[in-house]
Amino acid sequence: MYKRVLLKLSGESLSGEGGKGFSEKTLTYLVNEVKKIHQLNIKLGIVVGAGNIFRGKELKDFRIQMADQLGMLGTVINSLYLKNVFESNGLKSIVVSPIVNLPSVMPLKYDFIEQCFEAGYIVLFGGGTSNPLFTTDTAAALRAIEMNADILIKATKVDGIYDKDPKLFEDAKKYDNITFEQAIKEQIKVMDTEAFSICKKNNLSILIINFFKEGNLLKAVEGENIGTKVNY
Ligand SMILES: Nc1ncnc2c1ncn2[C@@H]1O[C@H](COP(=O)(O)OP(=O)(O)O)[C@@H](O)[C@H]1O
Ligand SMILES: O=c1ccn([C@@H]2O[C@H](COP(=O)(O)OP(=O)(O)O)[C@@H](O)[C@H]2O)c(=O)[nH]1
Repeated sequence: MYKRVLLKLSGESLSGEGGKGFSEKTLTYLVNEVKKIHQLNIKLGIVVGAGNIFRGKELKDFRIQMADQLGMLGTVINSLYLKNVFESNGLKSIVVSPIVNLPSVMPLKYDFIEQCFEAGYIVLFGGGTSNPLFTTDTAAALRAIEMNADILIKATKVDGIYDKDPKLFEDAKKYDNITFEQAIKEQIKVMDTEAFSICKKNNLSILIINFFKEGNLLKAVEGENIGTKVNY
């Protein structure tokens, strides 16, 4: 079983697949899935995307650096939203972010987040990497290494990594394992090359799972053979 886990959730895990905003049904599902792993007493960090609010590239009339700042703020909104939902359901959590100065958001300090983990808090890392031109996959890789995670779990809308996009090709074949080198060389779109590269350099395995299949998150944390594992 993994003991220190960084979970990357897409914005769509708050809105429902393909949706915008927040869906009560999806949030209830999310809370139940997170509860199952939180009760195993693992140290849990979460990086959430903002696809349910803004993705920089979707704002066509904006300069990218401006659009991306809206995207990053979206991740802080989602983190605060999740904190509230978690706490109404008895899950203690804290939002940390280097990009905003708000009373409910704490600065990112390693000793402080370690104390939060020890006290059983889920740490929500908001604000992406703090830089435009990146995505929350890359933020997840950075924060995973900063919190000494033993796995980065990307919970998304496909069952893992395939030899081609399974949403476009019915005959796509799933990999159970793939090396960082292959993922980078084949330019696998399910995660950014930057994220693969940071994890490769720091020897941190990535597990891609389908968030929308009940029980998957628990299976992943317990080390069951699901999804696709990326390592050396
Ligand atoms: N080789 C591949 N294997 C798996 N998924 C792929 C592949 N190529 C493209 N994709 C697409 O990547 C998507 C997941 O990436 P992305 O939309 O960035 O996730 P998220 O929003 O969860 O961060 C999937 O919906 C899938 O259609
Ligand atoms: O380090 C980062 C992380 C995110 N973003 C912006 O925030 C948006 C939301 O993140 P992402 O697309 O990764 O969300 P997801 O698809 O996971 O919901 C991105 O499109 C970018 O515009 C950014 O500029 N820098």
